[in-house]
Amino acid sequence: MQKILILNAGSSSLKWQLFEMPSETVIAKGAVDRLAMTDSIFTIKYAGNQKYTKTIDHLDHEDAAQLLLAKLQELNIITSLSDLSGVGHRVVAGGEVFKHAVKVTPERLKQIDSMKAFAPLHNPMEVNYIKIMQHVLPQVAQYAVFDSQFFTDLPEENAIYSIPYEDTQKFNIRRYGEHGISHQYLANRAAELLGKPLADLKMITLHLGSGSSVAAEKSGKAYDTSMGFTPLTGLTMGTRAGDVDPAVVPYLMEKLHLDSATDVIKRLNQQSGLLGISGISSDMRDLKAATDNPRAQLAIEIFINRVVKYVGSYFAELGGLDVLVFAGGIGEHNAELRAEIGKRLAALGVTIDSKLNAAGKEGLLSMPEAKVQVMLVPTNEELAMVRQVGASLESV
Ligand SMILES: Nc1ncnc2c1ncn2[C@@H]1O[C@H](COP(=O)(O)OP(=O)(O)O)[C@@H](O)[C@H]1O
Ligand SMILES: CC(=O)OP(=O)(O)O
Ligand SMILES: [Mg+2]
Repeated sequence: MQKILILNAGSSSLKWQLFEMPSETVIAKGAVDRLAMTDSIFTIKYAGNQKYTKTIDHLDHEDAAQLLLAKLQELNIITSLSDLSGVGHRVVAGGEVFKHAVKVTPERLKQIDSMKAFAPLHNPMEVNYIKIMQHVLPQVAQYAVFDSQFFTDLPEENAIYSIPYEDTQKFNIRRYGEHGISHQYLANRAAELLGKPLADLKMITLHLGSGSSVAAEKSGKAYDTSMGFTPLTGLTMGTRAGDVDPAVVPYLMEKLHLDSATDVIKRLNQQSGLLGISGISSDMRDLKAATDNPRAQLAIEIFINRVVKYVGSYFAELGGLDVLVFAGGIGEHNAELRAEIGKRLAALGVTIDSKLNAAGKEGLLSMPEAKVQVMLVPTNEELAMVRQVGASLESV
């Protein structure tokens, strides 16, 4: 029996689970929500129904990791850090190099770090988590599980941008896609819940969180996705702009007197999206509560509209749709927003049952006879990751 700690560091949260393997028993799990924002919330659930919660203002990633390790011992979830057999980390960008989970070596850590251009908000933070864990747990193996892996074999017509083909080939520019750990889990879990082979289903999975993306699955594989060369593109996100005409970059550089394109990309990554439009918050809960703020309501409207556009275009690409899945912090918890998206997609045969939607449980949100099966599937990136870590224990 081995105890594996899985860390899923996202742009607004650190989610984690401690598993006993190979049984996949969850010993404890938790999250730090609203990282680096006002009222960060640190939660641990353990020993059945025990819960520890603490609200700390502007908790950052480093302190979150330290607090987690301290509390695991203080609450007697583990007796000592040497109880851990491995730590698995979500790494957003694996580029052309990493196509499956690996044990972290000094060389691989350098490669992950060197890929920060593919995920500037994520890879540096994930490298930091790996370093913190290596420092505190020098004897424990660290594993990297890649969010881009699921999209490695996207069909060429969806992976390649319409830029000079020589540039694509020479510089490895392509749609790498992200949130793959989640989309793959969602597709498999939805098929399992429906009792149908995934290969027979045309599916669209919506991962709507601080980062948001849409993926289309066909013949059991990833077919298209809204994130691209980096996780900046596609849907409107917490702080990310999503799709923007690249001509905005030099124009903003000039208008804002910025020194480099990187400064504009930073603005599009960190000060745009829901935060940039509303001017108040990147957190959908804050926008929902700001009912008398027209810019907050506009941000929600733009968010919804972008989702609808993507689902519509993937519907056309797939030549129909069997299953639409909602997941991610927003997709799982915001019933009103699911209902609104459902309404706007009525022309595609999407209908959401209001009672099932309000109940918000894993499973169908549509009536069984509906043309498109709409489902709610709480994502479980940590479970999908520990399975990959388990598989890589032998292969490295
Ligand atoms: N209980 C909830 N009700 C409504 N929205 C929620 C709830 N929990 C999380 N969210 C929303 O989900 C988003 C965070 O999603 P999450 O998937 O946890 O992000 P990430 O993994 O990218 O850090 C925030 O915009 C937040 O408003
Ligand atoms: C890839 C990505 O955007 O991840 P997150 O939503 O966790 O920030
Ligand atoms: Mg996430």
